[in-house]
Amino acid sequence: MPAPENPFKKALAAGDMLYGCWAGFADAYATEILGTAGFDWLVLDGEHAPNDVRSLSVQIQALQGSASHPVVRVPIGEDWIIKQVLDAGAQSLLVPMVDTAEQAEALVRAMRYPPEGVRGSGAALARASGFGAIPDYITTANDQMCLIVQIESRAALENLDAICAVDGVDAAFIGPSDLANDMGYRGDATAPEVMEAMKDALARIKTAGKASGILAIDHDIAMMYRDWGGQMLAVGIDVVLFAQAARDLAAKWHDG
Ligand SMILES: O=C(O)C(=O)C[C@H](O)[C@@H](O)CO
Repeated sequence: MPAPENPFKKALAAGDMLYGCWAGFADAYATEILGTAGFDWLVLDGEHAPNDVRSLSVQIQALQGSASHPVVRVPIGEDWIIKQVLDAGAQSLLVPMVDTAEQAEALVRAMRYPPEGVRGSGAALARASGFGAIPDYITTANDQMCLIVQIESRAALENLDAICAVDGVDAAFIGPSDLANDMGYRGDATAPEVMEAMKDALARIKTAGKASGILAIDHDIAMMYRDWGGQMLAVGIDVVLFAQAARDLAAKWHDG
């Protein structure tokens, strides 16, 4: 029996439009609720939400059977955290701050067992292999790995074509906030120079034959990103949705 097929990797390669949401409560119960909403994918955010391997693992479990595919964002693109979240059952990783092709190549290797890569072998006690119930996991898992690199600096834009040319990179995801900050427009991802850079990057990613991704919680901006070719489109953040709804409700009664 082989490793489970990665439907998200397949859908990206097919060019499907995929709508997602950030899951930032770092809580399995909240993520399970979000998993009933109908998004195609959810980012379990290990970079900016208070997650660790255990909280990420239980959120992956909570999405078992959900139509929402878990995309785990690791805090940093290093081998040790990648092997832990892959053993926990993640098949699709979003890696922040990827600036060079060399970084992308190292990430491809970190997600794969030898000889293609350097992923450590712990399948016998890993959730990913069904705790050993999938006898062919180690020999088949490499093909189901989905790597989404984040493009969020001037250096990454400069190296974008080389990054997209790396075999094993499935998608390039633009981080508007960090890109704006690095471009000198701190806190303003709608600055014309930033918007132009993101529009150009989305086109270049598509030309390179890779899937593209981006995030916008503003509806009109998200629509524009989609018009620019954004395929893996994050359109919300659960923490923002909850906070705003709570504030609106309080104001509604206070301000009657
Ligand atoms: O730079 C960005 O924008 C992202 O990578 C997304 C943010 O990290 C996400 O937390 C929303 O602000």
